[in-house]
Amino acid sequence: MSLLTLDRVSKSFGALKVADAVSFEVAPGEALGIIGPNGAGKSTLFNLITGNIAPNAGRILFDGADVTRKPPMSRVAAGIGRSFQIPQPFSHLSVFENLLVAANFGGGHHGPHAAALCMDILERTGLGGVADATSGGLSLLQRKRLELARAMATSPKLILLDEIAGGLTEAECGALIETITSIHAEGTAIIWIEHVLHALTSVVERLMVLNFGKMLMIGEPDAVMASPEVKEIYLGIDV
Ligand SMILES: Nc1ncnc2c1ncn2[C@@H]1O[C@H](COP(=O)(O)OP(=O)(O)OP(=O)(O)O)[C@@H](O)[C@H]1O
Repeated sequence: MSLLTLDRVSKSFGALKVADAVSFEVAPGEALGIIGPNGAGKSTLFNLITGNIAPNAGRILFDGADVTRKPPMSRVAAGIGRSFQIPQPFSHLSVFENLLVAANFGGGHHGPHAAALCMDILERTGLGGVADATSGGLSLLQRKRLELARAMATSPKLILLDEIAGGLTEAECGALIETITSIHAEGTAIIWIEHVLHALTSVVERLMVLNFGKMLMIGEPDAVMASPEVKEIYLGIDV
């Protein structure tokens, strides 16, 4: 059984088709990477999955239910968590408080249980030492970790990661990969949009290529990257 199914999902902004009959499935616990040139429609695909935008056609199924017309909050409650390309913490709150907000409102966790859950997630995401720090003062790596932690605080079955490795040094990127790998190993499914290809392929089992809103290819990462069509799209781009 698949955890997430997109069935011929299409979306246009005026004359611009940003999702063109996209169909794919993600199995429970699977990690899928998404690559594609700027403007290919990758973030739009996430917005369709989270319910932030509605498709013009097609269906989205999650965990056995049709969520195509469901609002974002009910999809979070169903188990779809998300990190954003640009970290968006409440900068005046502490790291712990930021997580508690996500656990309360996104995950429906309350009281001592929510606090214990948040402390556990902070440890697992490498933020245990800065729980009481104001999130506005965090380094870029810590802010990326907090994005990951906030997505996890909603107890997701599926986490959507949007360019979480961008802007990090090699060492920082390696540290973040370790954390993402451990979350994946615990059984959480992941869909990860990323331009840092080596980070992506060190975690995902399958890779999808989007171009002009169309799914060009999906499959085992090495096979996808070896395809002449994919090579042509990335010609001259250091991936
Ligand atoms: N709300 C919107 N209204 C109109 N056009 C939009 C809207 N959101 C996105 N677009 C356009 O849709 C196209 C796809 O955008 P999207 O952000 O999904 O691409 P992307 O693959 O994530 O790109 P990047 O790698 O640069 O983040 C772009 O041409 C963008 O300008």
